[in-house]
Amino acid sequence: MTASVYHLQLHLDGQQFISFKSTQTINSIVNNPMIRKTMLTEFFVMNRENKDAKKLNLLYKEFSKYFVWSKQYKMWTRRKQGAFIGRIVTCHPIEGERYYLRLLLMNIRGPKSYQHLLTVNGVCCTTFREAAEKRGLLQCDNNLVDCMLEAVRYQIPYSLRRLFATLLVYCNPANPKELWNQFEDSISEDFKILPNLNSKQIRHMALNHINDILHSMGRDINEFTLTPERILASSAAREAQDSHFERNIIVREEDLLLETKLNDDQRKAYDIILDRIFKNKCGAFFIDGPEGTGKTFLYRALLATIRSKGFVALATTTFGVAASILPGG
Ligand SMILES: Nc1ncnc2c1ncn2[C@@H]1O[C@H](COP(=O)(O)OP(=O)(O)OP(=O)(O)O)[C@@H](O)[C@H]1O
Repeated sequence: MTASVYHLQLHLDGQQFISFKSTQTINSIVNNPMIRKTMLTEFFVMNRENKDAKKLNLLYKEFSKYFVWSKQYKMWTRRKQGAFIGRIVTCHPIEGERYYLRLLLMNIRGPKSYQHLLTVNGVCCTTFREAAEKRGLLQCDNNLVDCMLEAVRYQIPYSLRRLFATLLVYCNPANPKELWNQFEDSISEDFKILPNLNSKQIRHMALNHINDILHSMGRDINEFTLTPERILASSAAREAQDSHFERNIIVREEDLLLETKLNDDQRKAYDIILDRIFKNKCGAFFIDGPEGTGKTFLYRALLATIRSKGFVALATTTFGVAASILPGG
């Protein structure tokens, strides 16, 4: 006999997904009390009001072993039969607060509300991260180990490498080397089946791929000293770092407003150039005019518009001083 899996909803307060019919009015949707009820909010309610739930004092993931969720009535009732395994839907560390909420739910028994999860020794923390920290859940890398262990169960090595890189960058592991040693095998699994590779080469391939990912986040694997040997950045990694730099140029508010101030000639050039870019057509343009007539002004407006739409715009000139007056030049 196999047990069914319950996917337990995970959401911050008031941020649950809701479904409604397109014919419904916004008022009828917002005023429907049922949309406020989810597996999680009702788990809290049960821990406050239900005698059995209070006595059992369960973790969220254990709850579906003893209680059944009714989708129709949006409520938990006592289970009479069947074996169910509860799994809180996964959440990437990059999601921040939702990730720390999950961490608290994985560790705190019988929580009665979001507020309850935020409260440590009688003091209400402002974030779930702070609460997790105060409860000692972030002191060592246990939560990161748990996160990787869970991912190993169903993610392919390629995704594990992405996750590992994300943990390095966003979760500040206390001991990255230890984390690497523990998961190197699973992380390198797909390279192991390639012919004629020894263990050193397999490790190198995995580390190289992680380095490519880290470079796309503006970091380098050598910062984390996972292994004694230095990993040289591949051309893909260097490219990723360049594009990370380009994508992270901050577009100033005032540059975004330049577009609204263009004169007729500037506007004409602006429209023609952007039309080519956004229609993905190639083109080369030569803009000329006496000094002080607004060429740089036009370039700045173009760079701001292109970058604000998530495109990469490289500002280069034949000599350095000219480049330095362009944002990101
Ligand atoms: N449409 C505009 N509205 C308001 N100010 C403008 C406009 N176009 C240009 N300017 C202003 O005119 C001045 C000269 O413009 P800009 O530096 O862009 O000229 P340029 O053609 O690049 O000059 P140069 O050839 O000497 O580098 C700048 O102070 C700029 O802010």
